[in-house]
Amino acid sequence: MSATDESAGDGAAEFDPETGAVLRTEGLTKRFGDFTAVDSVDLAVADGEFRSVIGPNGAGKTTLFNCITGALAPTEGGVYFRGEEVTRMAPHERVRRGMGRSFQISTVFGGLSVRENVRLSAQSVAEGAGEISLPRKLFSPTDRFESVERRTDEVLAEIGLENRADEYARTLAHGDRRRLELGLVLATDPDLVLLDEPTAGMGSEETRRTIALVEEVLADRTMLLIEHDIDLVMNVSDTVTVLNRGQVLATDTPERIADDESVQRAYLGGVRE
Ligand SMILES: Nc1ncnc2c1ncn2[C@@H]1O[C@H](COP(=O)(O)OP(=O)(O)OP(=O)(O)O)[C@@H](O)[C@H]1O
Repeated sequence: MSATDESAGDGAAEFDPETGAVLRTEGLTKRFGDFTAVDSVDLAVADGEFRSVIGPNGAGKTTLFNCITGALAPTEGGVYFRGEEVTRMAPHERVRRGMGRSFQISTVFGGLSVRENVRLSAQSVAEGAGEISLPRKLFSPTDRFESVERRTDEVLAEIGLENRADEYARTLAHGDRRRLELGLVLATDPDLVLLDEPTAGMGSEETRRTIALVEEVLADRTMLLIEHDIDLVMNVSDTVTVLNRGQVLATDTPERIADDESVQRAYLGGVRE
């Protein structure tokens, strides 16, 4: 968790004053017509916690994720980030407040260098980005430039791509491209990292390496990881929440979740598609 909060006038509490959670959902519900995909979900993710949300196909994981990031508007209920309600806030506003979500591969610009990609992401949340209001003008372009450059260098070191910084992103090997994608999340200096099935479509060896990378690069962050494969999240999570048919079936340590009979039943019987 970064202690260097450079955003001026940010009076938001670090945590939810009621629960101490960084991220909280309350009665979060999403209906598509008559069908309830996410059904009264209450989550509370603590500072520094690595939380995984798992569940069988169609359990509502991606819909929940999209309601948290703002890609979808929930039908009912609320999303609270550091104590502030963000339920109706635009996705980019959530990112600026410190909710860093994973980017799709397509957001890596192959024709730009690795450094330029990271810099663009850092710039997107830098002081004054996207705003032309009077107080913001007090921040000189030079200050802003230097803080973006500093953040870019830090991130390149964190993801271990300093030596590739000047190469075109399109020339990166697949594993390094994954590093760069995580770097784009880190460049926004998030208080919370949201990842939706980062290993989707990968073979088993690549999946294992990607999870190891997430653990290496993001272990000290507050994380919410959506994942279908229960085995993958066992070693990296502090807490696992199981979704089934839109509802929270259980929230517990990975070991207890693995032993939970209702979870095993849900995985055997929960496939609807
Ligand atoms: N836009 C939509 N309109 C109608 N139904 C939808 C829509 N999006 C999702 N659903 C339905 O909501 C349910 C939950 O879908 P969701 O993608 O959130 O599940 P999931 O747990 O992420 O599944 P998977 O592991 O297969 O990705 C599914 O039955 C799906 O068909």
